[in-house]
Amino acid sequence: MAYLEVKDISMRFGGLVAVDQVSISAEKGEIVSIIGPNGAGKTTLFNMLTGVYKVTEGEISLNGKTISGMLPQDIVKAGMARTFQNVRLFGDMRVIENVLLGMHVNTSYSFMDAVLRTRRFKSAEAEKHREAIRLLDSIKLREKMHSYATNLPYGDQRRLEIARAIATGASVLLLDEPAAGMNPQETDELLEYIRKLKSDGHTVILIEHDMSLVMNISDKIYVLDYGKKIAEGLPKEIAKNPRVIEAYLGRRDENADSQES
Ligand SMILES: Nc1ncnc2c1ncn2[C@@H]1O[C@H](COP(=O)(O)OP(=O)(O)OP(=O)(O)O)[C@@H](O)[C@H]1O
Repeated sequence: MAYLEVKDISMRFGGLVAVDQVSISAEKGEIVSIIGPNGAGKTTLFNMLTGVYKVTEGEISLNGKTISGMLPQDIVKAGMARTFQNVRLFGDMRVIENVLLGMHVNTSYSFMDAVLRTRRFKSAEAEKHREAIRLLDSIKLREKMHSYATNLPYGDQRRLEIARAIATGASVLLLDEPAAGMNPQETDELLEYIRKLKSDGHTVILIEHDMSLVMNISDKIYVLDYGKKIAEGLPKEIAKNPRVIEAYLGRRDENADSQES
């Protein structure tokens, strides 16, 4: 059984099957991309993985433990955290506070420790602070740790979002279009950063429209179209898969038609 194993999951919205019996898997330390035209079901799949949508058909397991059916916060505790398509930071909090917030998923002291500010509480908080700084150092945000998140350039905000997901202690990171809105230099830096996550042992599941990023970085790619998995394989296999090419080109023709009319 793979580290992350998703088996035959489906999600319906009324008559629409947004995710149709999809199975995917990822080993520890793998970078796995999920691609497909607009409306293919990628975000719905992420919402099922993270417990935002309750899985009623199929099963998801992480490190041998069934996580489908768990609440989102319990899935984070089990080791899977995400970022969103649109940055969702606490803009009026400082950079380091955003990271510390992620860490509080796994606190080692009790409520009474916190109220009484016991030695255990203080030493746990000091260690968290040091760890947050180490994390910010690794994503080149240490110098900006006291800035308000809202004042960061866009590329920094996206990296901070990833840092907050890592801060939860998650081993699996789900990144929803991390390169969206980034300039080429920021995208290159992101690519290096995701590679570093992999070398640190994280499993990364990526939804991304930037094909050069996907083709460069992925160990394995899954392709969805109309909720169904239509292909899986290595980047070079996916790039020449006729069904994949048709799914993309077909959809592009529709767009061209609607623009013409
Ligand atoms: N909450 C919802 N209620 C009803 N239909 C939904 C809901 N969420 C998604 N859908 C529909 O399910 C299908 C899959 O949508 P989803 O957002 O998962 O696709 P996607 O691959 O992430 O698309 P994009 O690349 O545009 O973000 C679409 O037809 C969408 O309209």
